[in-house]
Amino acid sequence: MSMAASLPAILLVGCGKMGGAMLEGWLEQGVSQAVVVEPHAEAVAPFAGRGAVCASVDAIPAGFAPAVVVLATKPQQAEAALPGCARFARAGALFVSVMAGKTVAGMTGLLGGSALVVRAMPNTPAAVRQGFTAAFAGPGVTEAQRALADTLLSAVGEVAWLEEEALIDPVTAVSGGGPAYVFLLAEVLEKAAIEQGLPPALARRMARRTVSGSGALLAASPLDAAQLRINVTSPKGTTERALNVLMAPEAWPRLMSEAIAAATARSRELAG
Ligand SMILES: NC(=O)C1=CN([C@@H]2O[C@H](COP(=O)(O)OP(=O)(O)OC[C@H]3O[C@@H](n4cnc5c(N)ncnc54)[C@H](O)[C@@H]3O)[C@@H](O)[C@H]2O)C=CC1
Ligand SMILES: O=C(O)[C@@H]1CCC=N1
Repeated sequence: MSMAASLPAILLVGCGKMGGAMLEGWLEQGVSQAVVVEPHAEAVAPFAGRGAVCASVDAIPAGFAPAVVVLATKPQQAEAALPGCARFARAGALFVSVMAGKTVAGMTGLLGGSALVVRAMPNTPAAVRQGFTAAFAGPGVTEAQRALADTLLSAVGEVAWLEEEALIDPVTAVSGGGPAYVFLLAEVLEKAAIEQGLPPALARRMARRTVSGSGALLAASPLDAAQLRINVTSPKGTTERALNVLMAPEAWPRLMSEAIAAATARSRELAG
């Protein structure tokens, strides 16, 4: 039997880049009941005919009783989106928020004061069930509800549980935004390849496959990333010359530290 049977009935509020990525993963798992609230028709176009879509919370069929409500609007849209979901809190649904910067206390307040909330930070590789999510269970969330959230989040990738809510800020910076840094690597590698005379179409293919193939090797190998890097780097060879540039103290090591610190600070700012 597939894991599909164990996925609970889901209400997804906000089906943009992140909500849509998770929904893609859940649909692939054969989730039996998923209702989506999404005001922008364009955002849900890829899901036409694959699940029930409502333009607002008020349009949700009266009989639908979700076990889990996933909150995936922009943090700035939460004040408009959450109060309409309070009735699901009263009916005992568990809330799983993926919004950056929205604290459990803030969300419980917007949901009428007694909602049980798991705060999670996923990433977009969830769309191909290769995501990474770190999650924090707010006060009152039972072991069974935590297991329910774990089932849902595990359906789209790996899950880690945090014992401290504040850790979600650096998690947001590292794994939440991390795919963007990796895609940037593919972009700049492609550009550099073109600069060295490679035809654009070939440069694009090489850059994409080099990044995705390296990711696959990293996923499959028991070796540390550092050892996999050393395995490419012949003494006095070509890679060594490139790494002398990239690994200079003021280059990638410092830039990445600065970038992650900046994103962590922004996550704290969003929490207000
Ligand atoms: N994009 C990413 O890689 C990640 C995003 N997140 C979080 O996920 C959340 C969504 O981000 P994105 O998907 O990137 O943004 P997005 O803008 O693509 O998606 C938000 C969606 O919510 C919809 N929406 C707005 N008001 C609504 C309402 N009242 N009811 C229902 N839906 C409503 C919008 O139409 C939009 O489609 C954010 O809070 C972000 O912090 C978390 C991890 C990674
Ligand atoms: O950029 C953001 O704010 C969200 C959170 C992590 C990824 N995207």
